[in-house]
Amino acid sequence: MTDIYDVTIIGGGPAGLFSAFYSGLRGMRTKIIEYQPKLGGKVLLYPEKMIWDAGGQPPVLGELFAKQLVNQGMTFQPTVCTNEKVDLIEKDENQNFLLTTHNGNKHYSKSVIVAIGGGIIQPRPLEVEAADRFVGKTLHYTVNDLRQFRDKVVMISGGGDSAVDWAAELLYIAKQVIIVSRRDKLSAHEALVKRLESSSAKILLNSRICGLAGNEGMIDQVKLENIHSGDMMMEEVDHLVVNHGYNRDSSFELAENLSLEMKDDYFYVGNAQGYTSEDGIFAAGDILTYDGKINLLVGAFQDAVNAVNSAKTYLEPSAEKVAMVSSHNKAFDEQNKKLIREMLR
Ligand SMILES: Cc1cc2nc3c(=O)[nH]c(=O)nc-3n(C[C@H](O)[C@H](O)[C@H](O)COP(=O)(O)OP(=O)(O)OC[C@H]3O[C@@H](n4cnc5c(N)ncnc54)[C@H](O)[C@@H]3O)c2cc1C
Repeated sequence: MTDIYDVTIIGGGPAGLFSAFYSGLRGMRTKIIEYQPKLGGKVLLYPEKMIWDAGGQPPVLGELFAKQLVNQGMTFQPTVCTNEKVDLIEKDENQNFLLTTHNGNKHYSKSVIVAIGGGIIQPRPLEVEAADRFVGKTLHYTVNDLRQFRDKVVMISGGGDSAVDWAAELLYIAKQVIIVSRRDKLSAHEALVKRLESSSAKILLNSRICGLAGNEGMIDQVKLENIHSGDMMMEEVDHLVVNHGYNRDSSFELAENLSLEMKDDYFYVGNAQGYTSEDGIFAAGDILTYDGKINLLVGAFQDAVNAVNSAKTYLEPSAEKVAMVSSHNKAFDEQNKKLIREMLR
C-alpha cells in the first residue's frame, strides 16, 4: 500500500534537518530524502572549521555542529532515506506528490519542502594523472583532522576564499604552508590575503600542479608549471589540500503540470514564508531566494520554520500559522520534567 507522508523534505542539510525537527513539533509525519550517505549537508564540507555565527551557540567545529543538527532533526523520528537523489516530482490525481528517486524508488507525500541548498556538491578533482592513488592519505579535498598536518609541509592548491582560509589556519600548525594558484593574485578577503603575504607562507601564483610523485599514498614531491612561461619546478610536500571549488547538480525534473519559478538556473524564487510558485511545494535554505534572504545557517533555520508553518496551513487551513515556542509544546512535557529535575538535583 502507498504510504503517504504529510511532508517530504528533499535534502538533509541544515534547512532540511531543522525542517524535520519543526515539522515533528507541529505533529506532521515527515520523511527526509538525501542523496549523500550522511546527513548534514554542506557543513560536512568544513568539519574542522570553527563556526562562530550560529546564534546562541558557542564556537563549534563543523563536525560537532553537523552531529548536533542531525540529533535535533531526529527528535521526532522522521523516516530518513539516504543515498537517494530525487529526480522527478509529480502530482497524482488525488493531488498527492509522487517523488521518484534515481534508483527508481517512489515516495508519496501531501506536501514537499525543497531544501537542496546548492544541490549535490562534489569537490572538483585534481586533474593530474593517477592523483587517486593519494586521495584519503595525503591528498585531501576536505580537511577532516588538522592534527595530521602538525609540523608537515602542506601545499594548498586554489586561490579562492576556502583555500586562503585553510592556508591562514594552517600557518599555526604546519611546518610550512605553500599556496599555489593559477591566478595572478589570491582572491579572498583582503585582510586574510595580507596576513598570508606577511607570513612565512610561500605563495606561488600563475602556477598549476601538473604531477605528483610518491609511493603507497604518500606524496613526496609535487611538480608545478608556470602557466605563462611553461617553466617547471618541484616542491617537496607531505600533504596536499585541493580546493578547486565544487561541481554542483541541483537538477530535478518537474511534471509538465508543475512549475517552480527559477533564477540563475538554480535558485527557486519564493518568499520569506517559504512559498514557491507551485501549490504544496515549499522551499527553505540556500536554494530559496527572496529579498533579504541570508545564505547562512541562521537564514536556513528561519526559512525552515516558515516553510513548515506554510506546509502545515496548506494541509490544515485552520491550523495556527505559527507554532508555539518549543517549551510550551506538549511533545516536550516529559523531557522538560526530566531535565528540570536533573537541574535541581
Ligand atoms: C566552506 C563553507 C563554510 C561556511 N561557513 C559558514 C559559517 O561559518 N556560518 C554560517 O552560518 N554558514 C556557513 N556556510 C553556509 C552554510 O553552510 C549554508 O548556508 C547551509 O549549509 C545551507 O543549508 P541548506 O540545508 O540550505 O543546504 P546544504 O547544506 O547545501 O544541504 C542541501 C542537501 O541537499 C542534498 N540534495 C541536493 N539535491 C538533492 C536531491 N535532488 N535529492 C536528494 N538530496 C539532495 C545535498 O546532498 C545536501 O546534503 C558555509 C558554507 C561553506 C561552503
